[in-house]
Amino acid sequence: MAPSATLPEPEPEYIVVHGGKGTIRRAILHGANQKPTFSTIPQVDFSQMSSSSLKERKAIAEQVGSAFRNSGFLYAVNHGISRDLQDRLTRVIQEFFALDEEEKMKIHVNKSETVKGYEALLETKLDDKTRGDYKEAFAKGDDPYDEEQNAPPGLDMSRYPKNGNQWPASPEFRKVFYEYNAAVQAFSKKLLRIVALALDLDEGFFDHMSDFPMASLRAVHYPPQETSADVGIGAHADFSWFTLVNQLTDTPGLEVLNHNGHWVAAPPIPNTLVVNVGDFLEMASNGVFVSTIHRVINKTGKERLSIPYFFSPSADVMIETFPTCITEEKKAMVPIRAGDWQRERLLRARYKHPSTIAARARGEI
Ligand SMILES: O=C(O)CCC(=O)C(=O)O
Ligand SMILES: [Fe+2]
Repeated sequence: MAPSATLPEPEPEYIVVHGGKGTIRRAILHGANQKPTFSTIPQVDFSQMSSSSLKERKAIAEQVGSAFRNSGFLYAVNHGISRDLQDRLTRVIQEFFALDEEEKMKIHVNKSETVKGYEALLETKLDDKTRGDYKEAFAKGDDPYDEEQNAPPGLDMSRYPKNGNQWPASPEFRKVFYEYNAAVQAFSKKLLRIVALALDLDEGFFDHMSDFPMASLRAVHYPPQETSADVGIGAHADFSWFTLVNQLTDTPGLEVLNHNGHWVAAPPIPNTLVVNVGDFLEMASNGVFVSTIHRVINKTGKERLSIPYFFSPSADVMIETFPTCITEEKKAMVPIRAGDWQRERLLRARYKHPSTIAARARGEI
């Protein structure tokens, strides 16, 4: 026997992800072992998403359904958000991250019960093997105490903490952030109608579920990595119906995990939004739509800026399996209250936040 035959087999390689769905081990497959899976992210044109023709809306739904079943990701082309607004947004975000750390820390997320405001470099850690996520961020939530929010009349304000959103001093920043928030929210509500068609549901199925959505808009700055072991944001899946990521600079870094355990690049394409399925859609569709694992690694030596918008149901909505996704083999899930599930996930990802420590002491998480 040749000596090499007695050498131990190389260990199989796995990608291990600690997401909210528990620990996922994905084997990295090569050669003939590979399964059919995606290697690119498709582009879908949304210019006719509000067309008066059901046929045209259904044609878009078909492409969305195919992308959401296959990779859970797509690029939205012709989303209708103006170039001018995106440019102004990029400028105010660049100005914000250029402020002194001391100034940014005045609105640190630890001062907000809902974890909104500024989060510094390495504060979150989505991948245990890393020293933390090499990014800084500013997040706003849907907060009825902000007058720009236009909270629906009759909303029970007492259920929302008063120390939610926090804003930097620049009035321009807040104005532009809200203007963009309104634009992505409007697109998201229309996209939900397309998603309903893609799942063979009534087109208005989701309408009442997003009266006051638990959405969060988060500007993120990924400086060039310091070491090859760093990640911008560790591998994870999103807790949302879906997420719209606007890659504001031409710096690549977003990667999506396919079924063979290979990372597929989702580089910036000017004037598009990356749309990805989140856990609420995956759960309620019984896995028909996939909430795919992704990460950001900035190996370019350049600054990277992006702004994900996480669009979720209203807090009181009960998440149940969509009627069109229940089969003999795949039964209906036990319903969960969207707000409880989302809050638990948010806090678990921030082990040092005072709200996490308090929730743990109460035995809630
Ligand atoms: O920055 C990006 O491109 C994506 C960020 C992301 O996946 C997240 O914040 O959940
Ligand atoms: Fe994400």
